[in-house]
Amino acid sequence: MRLVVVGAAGRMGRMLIRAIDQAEGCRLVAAVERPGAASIGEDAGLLAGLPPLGVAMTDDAPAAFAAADGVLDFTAPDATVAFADLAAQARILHVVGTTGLEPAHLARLAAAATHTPIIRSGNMSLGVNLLAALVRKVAATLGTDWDIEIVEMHHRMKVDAPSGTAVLLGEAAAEGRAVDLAQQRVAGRDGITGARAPGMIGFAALRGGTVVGDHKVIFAGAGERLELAHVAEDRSLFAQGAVKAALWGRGRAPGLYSMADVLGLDTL
Ligand SMILES: NC(=O)C1=CN([C@@H]2O[C@H](COP(=O)(O)OP(=O)(O)OC[C@H]3O[C@@H](n4cnc5c(N)ncnc54)[C@H](OP(=O)(O)O)[C@@H]3O)[C@@H](O)[C@H]2O)C=CC1
Ligand SMILES: O=C(O)C1=N[C@H](C(=O)O)C[C@H](O)C1
Repeated sequence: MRLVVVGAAGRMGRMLIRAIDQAEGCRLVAAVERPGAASIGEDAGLLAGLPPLGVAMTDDAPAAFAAADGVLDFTAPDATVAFADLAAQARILHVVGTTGLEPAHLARLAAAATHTPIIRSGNMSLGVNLLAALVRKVAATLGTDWDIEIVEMHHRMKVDAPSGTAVLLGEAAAEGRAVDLAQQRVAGRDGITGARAPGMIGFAALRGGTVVGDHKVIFAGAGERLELAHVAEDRSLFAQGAVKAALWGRGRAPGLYSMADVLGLDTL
């Protein structure tokens, strides 16, 4: 499978180049960065800490997409919707790991997915997607007298909050309770907030150092607490998940897919 990495000089971009290099059944055919980026023209393998791959970093995304079967995209929301339009025009698979997407971005992705398959997840790891399935079950089992709070911590360079994973876990909790997360979420408490309203799903985001990604879902009841947690120790696992998603998505019908689809967890 011929794969393009966009945002190839980023933290995840470099991991994706390495994951493609190690995986069977796929190869890197292009590595894209924004026009004017310092990395343009450099060898993508060298940039990722590998021997040269003979793939020069480019800013020509349309040409790259025209000669590929899929694109791996861990960039930024506005870039991702622009890449979604290009992937739809080229009819190639789009794997989206970008987080911080607003409803307008999600609507653009849904439109692009009528032309080509898109696999999107706020977290590409097996552990987090299994955790989401567990959270859905626990939330469905416990009543709203159990408060749900989601705590996450990431490295100091992360630009969005709450994390895409925290939102994914919140959505799983809301699904379990058969409620709409948008109506129930509360984030960033500060000052005289008043008492906690029943049924809300709370988010707290911590930032510091080099933390790859810690998530905890707390179910707090009267006199007891249930805590489910995931710790990501190395971001290579997200890249490996994205490559797995690409191989799974090859030849699929147009539509929006999740990592739960890829991992076969949607029946849990
Ligand atoms: N779903 C998952 O499993 C995971 C998701 N993520 C998410 O992936 C995203 C990227 O994270 P990370 O790699 O740490 O961030 P980085 O900032 O290190 O990398 C993003 C890269 O994308 C580039 N980029 C941005 N806009 C464009 C554009 N229009 N054209 C080409 N390249 C562009 C950036 O370039 P420049 O620096 O010039 O802006 C940068 O090189 C985030 O949203 C993060 O939350 C991260 C890990 C796992
Ligand atoms: O920006 C990151 O680093 C990460 N982003 C994703 C998120 O927002 O949840 C996934 C992972 O936690 C790392």
